[in-house]
Amino acid sequence: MTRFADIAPIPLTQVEEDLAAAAAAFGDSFRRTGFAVVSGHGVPDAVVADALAAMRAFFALPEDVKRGALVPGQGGARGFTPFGVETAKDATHHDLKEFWHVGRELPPGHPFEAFMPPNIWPAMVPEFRGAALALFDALDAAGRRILRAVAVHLGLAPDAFDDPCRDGNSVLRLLHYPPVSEDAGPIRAGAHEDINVITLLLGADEAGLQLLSNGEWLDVEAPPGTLVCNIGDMLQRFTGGLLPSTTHRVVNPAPARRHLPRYSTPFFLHYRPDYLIQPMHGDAAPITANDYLMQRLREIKLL
Ligand SMILES: O=C(O)CCC(=O)C(=O)O
Ligand SMILES: [Fe+2]
Repeated sequence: MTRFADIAPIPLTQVEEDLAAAAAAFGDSFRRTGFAVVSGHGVPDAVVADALAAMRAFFALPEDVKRGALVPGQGGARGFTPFGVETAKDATHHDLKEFWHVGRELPPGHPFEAFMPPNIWPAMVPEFRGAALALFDALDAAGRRILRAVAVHLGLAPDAFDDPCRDGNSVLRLLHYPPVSEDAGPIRAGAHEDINVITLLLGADEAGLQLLSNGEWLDVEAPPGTLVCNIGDMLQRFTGGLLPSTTHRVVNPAPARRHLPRYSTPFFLHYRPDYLIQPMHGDAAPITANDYLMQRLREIKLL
């Protein structure tokens, strides 16, 4: 019998209406659980629906067609990563998922081109590009608003994360968990922490997300239309653990729902690659965001 994590939704409009109240609400939620549930986030329903429709169209393509969008040697940073590759750190079994990664579109000649490869797009689904980029931009904007509340909670200026995250190496993960068989184990995506600054989770039409709290797995309940935000390792490191990067996983559904796929669209908000993460608390060594990312991607077998 699983229990729900006790996380009350916070309206993101509070960031503009009463930043001190938003800072207190997000600060309390993140400190207790590493997670927040966010309503009024400004990501239009139609943007989410269009992205989900494009994902359904792409993932329904034959495997060999999908593998045509595989870019070797860049850790799955862009395009398609097939079923059976990503394996949570220290896990013995791979996750039951395939996904497509969308990065930030940079103007030609941008200095971050060395760190952030260009996007690729599936020729078979022409609407994919527009739908994915619209969702990327909407989640990027929502994430930057959440970080204003986080900054104030930490005693920093409201815009403290603006420059570190400007042209950040963020990634939108369009994720498909195919239906599972009756004899599948309990785990859809193994226990892990996210590498980045914060993650925004939207579009999960099937339940299954759980967080680890004092040794107990709790279901994360997100009312329809809300998004789930969690702290990643880069912000945990920056805050010396004040804001925890909470372990989470996705579990398989009860037998009656195993014939259903699960889609979700986590947005991993990153610092710009050359940002030096110099912790405000704690004694972790300074490290650039890009060096930290490379180290962590090797651990999850994406590099
Ligand atoms: O599918 C989900 O809801 C969570 C996915 C996740 O935690 C991740 O991809 O890092
Ligand atoms: Fe995650």
